[in-house]
Amino acid sequence: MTNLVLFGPPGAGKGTQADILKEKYQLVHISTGDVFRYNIKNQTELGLTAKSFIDKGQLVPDEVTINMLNAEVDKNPEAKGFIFDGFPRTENQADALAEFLKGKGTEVKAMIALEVEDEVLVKRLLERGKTSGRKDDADEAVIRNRITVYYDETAILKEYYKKQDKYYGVDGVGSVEEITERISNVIDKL
Ligand SMILES: Nc1ncnc2c1ncn2[C@@H]1O[C@H](COP(=O)(O)OP(=O)(O)O)[C@@H](O)[C@H]1O
Repeated sequence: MTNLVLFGPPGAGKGTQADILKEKYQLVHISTGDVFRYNIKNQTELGLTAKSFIDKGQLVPDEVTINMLNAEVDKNPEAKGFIFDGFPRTENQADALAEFLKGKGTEVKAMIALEVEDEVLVKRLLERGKTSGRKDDADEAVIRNRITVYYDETAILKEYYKKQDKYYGVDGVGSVEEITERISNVIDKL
């Protein structure tokens, strides 16, 4: 199985690239942010819990997120592999993912990290907020909080996967096509 973690700060372009890559490599794309938003829209219990954190730019608690991710993977027993987008975001989540995949006789093959500087991220997210309807994109303070949370809790995962020789950094500034090509160069050599 080819299981990829698509990584990067909020606004790095993970969702855009994952949409292209899932077709190109026939992988199942799981975006934890999208699953949360779907649940918020449908007012499920999970959605109600998640909303209170997401609106403030905080992470949803690990236990909730991990259970949800596992359930999404289990919905796709025929998958040739997964693109995890927005997961893992904490070391706890990374450990849980490793454990869960191990139980299925597979593992994370690579973490591909999109690198984009903070001020570009803020601009992109504010721009996206004008049309996405995402409350967490509309407010600069919430955006900056998400970026802070990324550095405090999520960025350490680079080291986590580097130690396992699974880390690949990719320049996330350029046209969508250019970035797809950079990522594809990594995937094609795995
Ligand atoms: N793995 C996760 N763990 C905890 N919270 C998460 C996770 N994935 C998404 N969320 C919550 O959903 C929000 C939106 O996720 P996402 O669309 O991936 O954000 P972004 O565009 O900021 O990368 C996050 O700010 C966070 O509150």
